[in-house]
Amino acid sequence: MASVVSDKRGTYVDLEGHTVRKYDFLQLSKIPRLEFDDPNVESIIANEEPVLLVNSNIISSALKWDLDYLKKNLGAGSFSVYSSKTCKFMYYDEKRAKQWPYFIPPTQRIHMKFEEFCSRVRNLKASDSRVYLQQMLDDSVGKNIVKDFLEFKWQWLTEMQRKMNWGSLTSNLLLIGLPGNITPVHYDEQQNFFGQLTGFKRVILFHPDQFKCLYPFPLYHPCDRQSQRFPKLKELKGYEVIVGPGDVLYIPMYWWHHVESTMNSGITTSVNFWFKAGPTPSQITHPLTAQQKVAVMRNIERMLGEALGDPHEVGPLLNCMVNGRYT
Ligand SMILES: CC1(C)c2ccccc2-c2ccc(C[C@@H](CC(=O)O)C(=O)C(=O)O)cc21
Ligand SMILES: [Zn+2]
Repeated sequence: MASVVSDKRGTYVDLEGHTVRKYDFLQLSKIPRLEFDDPNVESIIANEEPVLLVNSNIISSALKWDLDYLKKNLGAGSFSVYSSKTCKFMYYDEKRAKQWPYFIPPTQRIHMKFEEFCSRVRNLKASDSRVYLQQMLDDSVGKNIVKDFLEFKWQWLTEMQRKMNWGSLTSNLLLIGLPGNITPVHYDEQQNFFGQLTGFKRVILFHPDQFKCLYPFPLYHPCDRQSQRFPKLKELKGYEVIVGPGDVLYIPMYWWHHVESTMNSGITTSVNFWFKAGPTPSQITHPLTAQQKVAVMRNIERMLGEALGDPHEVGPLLNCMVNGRYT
């Protein structure tokens, strides 16, 4: 039994030498760890299942992106930094937040220079708010960062994008977090190659068919795509993986993922590659996949909001339509 440590912030266990939060409700399986040029990789990704590409040197040119290097080379612009009073950094849509009464944003987005971010990180006291830098990599960064970026294995990435018939690469997010930071479980509507540069993160993933156990917020809610709570703990079947420097984790579109920076790993730096979905296949075969059912549910919620003219009427109408009739 792995050693269990408890302190005022929670209970932790050791996972492969890393200190992570203890979630005793999960049956967690492992994710395949393969070399990036392993012949099985392509079929796993084609099957939209997660796979960890180790020693992939897809992002090896950025393994030197520690705070000092980034401070020297990232550029003088200001960066989006999220601050949170807790260790959770829940994503929310700022535009929708304005229209959703009683919504209290779970994090504050601050713009700050990289120097300020570094000094906050270095002099962080237990009572301070936690920070999480999340910045889209664009042409505002310094020339050395551009050089490192261009040295990513773009030939492999674009070949995979083509083979999988994915849409365009929409963004690369640079993420710099503190030990213990958590991105709560959510899904994205994009294919994701998640690259780990410095430090270690523990990722828990759930198949899209676990939707019924994860209770995402309503589509029109600012926290659309995030789970409201973990109630059906027993039934949840998940996967777990530790990602470290040089690893690239394929997070398939619609797969739920919870990401935490391990407690003993120091500052974590990651860069992700988000690709749009490919075109809907002309021939839809039945039964639909779990991903397709999530897309159908989203379309119904979206259409109802438009038909009713008010997102707050969607819930009552759906309850009226289903409760007592489809139980
Ligand atoms: C929590 C945070 C900083 C945030 C705040 C406000 C708006 C957006 C986001 C956002 C988006 C992506 C990530 C990266 C990653 C999770 C992780 O590495 O923590 C992940 O989920 C993915 O790559 O899909 C993290 C964040
Ligand atoms: Zn995500």
